[in-house]
Amino acid sequence: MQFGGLKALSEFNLSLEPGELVGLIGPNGAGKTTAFNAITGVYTPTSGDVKICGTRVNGLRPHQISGRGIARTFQNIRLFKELTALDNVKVACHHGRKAGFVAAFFQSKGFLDDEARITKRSLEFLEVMGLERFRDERAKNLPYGEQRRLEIARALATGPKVLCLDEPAAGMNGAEKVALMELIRKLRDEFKLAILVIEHDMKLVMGISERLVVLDHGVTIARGKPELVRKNPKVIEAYLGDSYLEEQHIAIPAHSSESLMPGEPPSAESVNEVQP
Ligand SMILES: Nc1ncnc2c1ncn2[C@@H]1O[C@H](COP(=O)(O)OP(=O)(O)OP(=O)(O)O)[C@@H](O)[C@H]1O
Repeated sequence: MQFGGLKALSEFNLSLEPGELVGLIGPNGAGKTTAFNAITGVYTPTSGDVKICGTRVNGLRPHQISGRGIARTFQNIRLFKELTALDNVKVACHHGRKAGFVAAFFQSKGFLDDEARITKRSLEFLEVMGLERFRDERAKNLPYGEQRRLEIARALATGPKVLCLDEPAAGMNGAEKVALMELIRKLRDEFKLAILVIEHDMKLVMGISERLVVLDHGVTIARGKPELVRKNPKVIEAYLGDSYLEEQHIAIPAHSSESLMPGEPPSAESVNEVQP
């Protein structure tokens, strides 16, 4: 993904399997959100492919990509602020529905049945996210952490195969973060989702991800199991810092080839976990 002279993302090659939870990490400006934007159609990648279940989706509009099964949340919450929590989710359930204006205007039986089904389904999503008590509250009045959860409920309501979460725990306190991460893992199991999560809290992201992909200056510098990635000298230098290792009581490795991708772009075959 190139912006004029800036290559915001290059040599980025990632595939997600169903039911897999992968963390995307890296310093500020590394290209993480750009990756999400390129995957979800906010940006059209200037080269490369985005595929879902083998079908290329680059160039499609965000709602079309969402209709093919990739949902997301945003770093800066983007709810319909004036709508209730329930209506925020209902909008997503309506996504792709072909109810005619006439049926809606005359409140036909078919329309009302459909509406009742969507309301029930939306309430289930609110319940999954622990938000049922806020159903009639306007989104803007929800506490911050609950707004983040509502964004996830809305994304789930589109029926995704892949869920991209951009810093879902940002602004939450420690206990809220832990609870959210547990919930994300539960969602993955319950809805059989592939989840890609951007998160700066290393303890959390390492705790829930099966794999990590580390970006720096738009390039993948490491990938693999969290316990290997966190000892990777490139990752320590670019992102974690020695203080992280000291905090975590991890010996600073002199030479570590584990989990490493030595800087060059991975081949399509090597996108899966690199074993030590
Ligand atoms: N629309 C745009 N036009 C020009 N440059 C952009 C655009 N979007 C992102 N960039 C640049 O691309 C680079 C990567 O930005 P990006 O927001 O993806 O980083 P990030 O890893 O998500 O950072 P953070 O952790 O701070 O959110 C930055 O240099 C940023 O300024």
